[in-house]
Amino acid sequence: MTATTSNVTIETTKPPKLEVIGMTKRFGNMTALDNVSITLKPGTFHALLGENGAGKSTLVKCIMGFYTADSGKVLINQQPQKITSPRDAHKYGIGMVYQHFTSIPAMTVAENLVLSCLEGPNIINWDAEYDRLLLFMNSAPFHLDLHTPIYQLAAGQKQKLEILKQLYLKSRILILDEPTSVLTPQEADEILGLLREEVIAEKLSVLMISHKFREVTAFADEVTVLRKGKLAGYGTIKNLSVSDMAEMMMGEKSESQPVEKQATVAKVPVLEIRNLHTNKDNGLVGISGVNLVVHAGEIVGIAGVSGNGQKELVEVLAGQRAATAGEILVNGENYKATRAEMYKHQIFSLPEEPLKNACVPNMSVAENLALRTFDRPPQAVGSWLLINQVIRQVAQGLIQQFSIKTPSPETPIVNLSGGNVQRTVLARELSSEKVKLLIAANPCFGLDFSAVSFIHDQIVDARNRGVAILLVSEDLDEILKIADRVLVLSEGKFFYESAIVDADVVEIGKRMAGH
Ligand SMILES: Nc1ncnc2c1ncn2[C@@H]1O[C@H](COP(=O)(O)OP(=O)(O)OP(=O)(O)O)[C@@H](O)[C@H]1O
Repeated sequence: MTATTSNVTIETTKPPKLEVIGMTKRFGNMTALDNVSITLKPGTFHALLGENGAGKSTLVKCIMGFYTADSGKVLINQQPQKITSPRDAHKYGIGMVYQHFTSIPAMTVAENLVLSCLEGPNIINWDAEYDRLLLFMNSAPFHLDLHTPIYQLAAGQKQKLEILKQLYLKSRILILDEPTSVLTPQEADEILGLLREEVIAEKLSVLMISHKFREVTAFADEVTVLRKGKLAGYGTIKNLSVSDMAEMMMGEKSESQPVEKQATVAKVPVLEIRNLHTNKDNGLVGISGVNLVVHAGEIVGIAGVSGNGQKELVEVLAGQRAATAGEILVNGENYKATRAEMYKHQIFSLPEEPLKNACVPNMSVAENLALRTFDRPPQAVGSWLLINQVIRQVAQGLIQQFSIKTPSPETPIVNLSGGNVQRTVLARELSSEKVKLLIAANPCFGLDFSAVSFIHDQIVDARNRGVAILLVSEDLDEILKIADRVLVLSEGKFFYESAIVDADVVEIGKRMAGH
C-alpha cells in the first residue's frame, strides 16, 4: 500500500523571510489595499492591526494566493515568487489558520491531520501514518490524543488542531486571523504562549491579525498597522504604547470617555425564563432546564465557550428554534417569540454570524438596514409601496452615525468587511428608540477597539434608559466590563451566578472550560 502525503518542505534552519512589496488590490472602483509593504522577519511574531475594513484580510488573502493582487510582489528569502493559490503558499512554507474551525467533527484528530496533507486520491497506510503522527506529536508544541473525534474536543483543543495541521504541513510561517476569538482567556494565553516559544526557538514566524491590544503587547515583537487600505505605521512592540498603536489605527489619539453606568431603579422583570429545555440540530440536548430573570435597566452576561447552548438559547428567544419544555415570559406575558410578539414587546436581537443570521447577503446595505422597518412609514406607504428614496436617506443617516465603511448604500452587504457587516446589523437593531429587551450574542465579535467601545457605550446607554439586556458573549472581558450580573453556561446549564462586582474570574474560567 502506498500513501502520498505532502512532502513539500522548505529546508532552512530558520523560517523563510517574507516580504510584501507595494501590494495593491482593487474590488471594482474600491481600493482595498493601496501600495502596502510588510516584512515578516524570520523567527518573529508580527501583529497586523487595523480598524474594520482597513484591508488586513485582503492583504493576507493576497499573500496566500486566494486573491490575485493588481500589483505588488511577494519575496520569499529575497526571491520574487508567484503565489496563485493556498497550495502554492504551502510550497513556500506559508500556512493560514482561520477564525473558524475547519476540521471534520466526526473524524478523529489523526484522520483530520492526514486529510489535511492528502494531495489526491490515495490509499492510506495507517500504520505508517500513525508512526509519522506520533513522531510529529512528540515534537509539536501542543499535544492532542490522535484517536479523539473532533466533536469531543473543547474550543481551545480545536484551535490547537488547526495550528497542528499547518505544522504537520511543515508550514514555517503561520498566518493567524484573529485566532483567539472563540477561546477562553486562559486558552488564548496558553496557545499564543506556546507559539511564542516556537518563534523564540526560531522554528516559526507568526503573522497574526488581531483586535486585542492585550495579546499584541503580550506576545508580538513587531506590528504593522493598516488604515483605509494604506500602510499607517510599523514598529517594535517594546517601543510602542497601546495609545500609539490606537493612534496609528485611527489617525488621532482616542480619548473618548466611556458611558458611565447609572444606578438603576426598581427591579422590574422583563424577561423570565423558567425551566427551559431545547435540543441542538442533531437532537442532542442544547439547553437543559435553565432559569433566568433579566430586569429592566440590567445587563445580564452569559459567559461560556461556544457550543455549550448559547446558540440554542438565543435562537429560542428569537423564535428560530422551538423549546421542548419550559416557559418564557416577557413583561409577565407568555412569550412564544412570534414576529408580532417581538414587535409588541419591542424585542430586538443581535445574533451570531450576522451575515448568515441577520442579513440578506446579496441585498444592499440600505435594504438590509431597512429589514425591520421597510413595511412601515416613512419607508412605506401602507405596507406595500416602498419609498426607495426614504430607505436610502435613513440608510445614509445610519451609515454615518455607526461609521459603516461601505462604498455606497447600494453595495451588496456581502462585500463589506466582517466588522462592517456587524456594524450594519447593530445600527439596524440598536437605533430603535423603543427597544425594551435586547438579546445580543457576541455583539463585538471581530470589531476593532473603537467600534467595541462605541457598541459598549450604546448597550450601557440602553441599559441606563431602562432596557433589559441579555448579553451572551464568549468574551469574558466584555461581560466583566459592561454586565451587572454574570452566569456561566456550560453543557446547556448555568453553573455559576454572581454580581459582577463579586465575580471570581478564575472560577468563571474554570466553569467555562467545563471543570
Ligand atoms: N470580495 C470583495 N468584494 C468587494 N469588496 C471587498 C471584498 N473583500 C473585501 N472588500 C472590501 O475591502 C475593504 C477591506 O476589507 P478587509 O476584509 O480586508 O478588511 P479587514 O481589515 O480585514 O476588516 P475586519 O477587521 O472587519 O475583518 C473593505 O472595505 C471591504 O468592504
